[in-house]
Amino acid sequence: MSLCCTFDLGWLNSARINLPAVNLRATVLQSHRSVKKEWQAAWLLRAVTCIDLTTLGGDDTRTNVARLCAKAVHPLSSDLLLALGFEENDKRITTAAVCVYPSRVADARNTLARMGMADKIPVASVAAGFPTGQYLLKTRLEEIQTAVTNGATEIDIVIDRSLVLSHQWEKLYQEIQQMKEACGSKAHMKTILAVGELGSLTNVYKASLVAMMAGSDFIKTSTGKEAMNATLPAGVVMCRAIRNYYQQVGYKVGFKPAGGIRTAKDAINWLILMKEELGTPWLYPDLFRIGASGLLADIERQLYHYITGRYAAQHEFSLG
Ligand SMILES: O=C[C@H](O)COP(=O)(O)O
Repeated sequence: MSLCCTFDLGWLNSARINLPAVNLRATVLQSHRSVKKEWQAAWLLRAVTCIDLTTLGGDDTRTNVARLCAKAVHPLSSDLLLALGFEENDKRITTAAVCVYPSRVADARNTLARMGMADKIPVASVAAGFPTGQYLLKTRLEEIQTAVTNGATEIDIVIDRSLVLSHQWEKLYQEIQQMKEACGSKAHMKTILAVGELGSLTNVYKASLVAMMAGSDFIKTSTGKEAMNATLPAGVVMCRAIRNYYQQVGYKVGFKPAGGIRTAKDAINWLILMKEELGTPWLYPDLFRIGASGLLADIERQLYHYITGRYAAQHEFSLG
């Protein structure tokens, strides 16, 4: 599964971030590239299959988690699928996973099992004191273990940002390593850096490296709860760290932007970032996810426009 390596402070300290170059790269990605017509439809379908369809509300219930799961199994309407040349119930077009709080894992797992999709769509659970990480390590580790016991096969942990801000890199490494152990051998671990709270892009780069050294299967930008969530400059920096790690260690770590991703154009920007910075292997769900609670509706609208030539109103699509 994942490959951890020993903590290497020298590697971290050699990190240099050229801020104007990173910002320019992010601007160029957003402004000079676009895909149209059937290419756009194909990219949007790819985006759908990479979504971790998420609900992380204080008012989550068994019922809305069940609705989320139904949407993950059938992310696009039958009409759209048929018009796009798929069969009405094509099982290839599902989201990559559903993502919920630990207390809702069993609900998600049971719903997917009832739909015969438990083996196809994994349940991801946020854990380790999501969203702040400001809990005792003991309780953070127990929470991970409980989520795994309840059926989560993907665990989205948060890091303790104070360790980054005070440059306690080795302690951060040790904590993430223990969280990886708590996930056990079967659950993948995605490490949420909460980039908007790390103070600088240099810290984002270093935290990315530490998370990978400690055995993370994915690194993820944000919880969706910070004042600033997924941004392309942070994405550029994290992708460069993934590339650097792959060049040094020979292991591919996945990437998950999350938080505030709402539009089809956003989704395409992130896919283009993957293709240009990391290459084709990072265009598939085993190495790329988009964490989003409200992206599908706009993707459906764009696909509807591609098929019919007109835009539907937002309310014409169900939970997105
Ligand atoms: O992990 C996923 C994020 O919490 C989703 O954030 P969002 O609700 O802004 O899409």
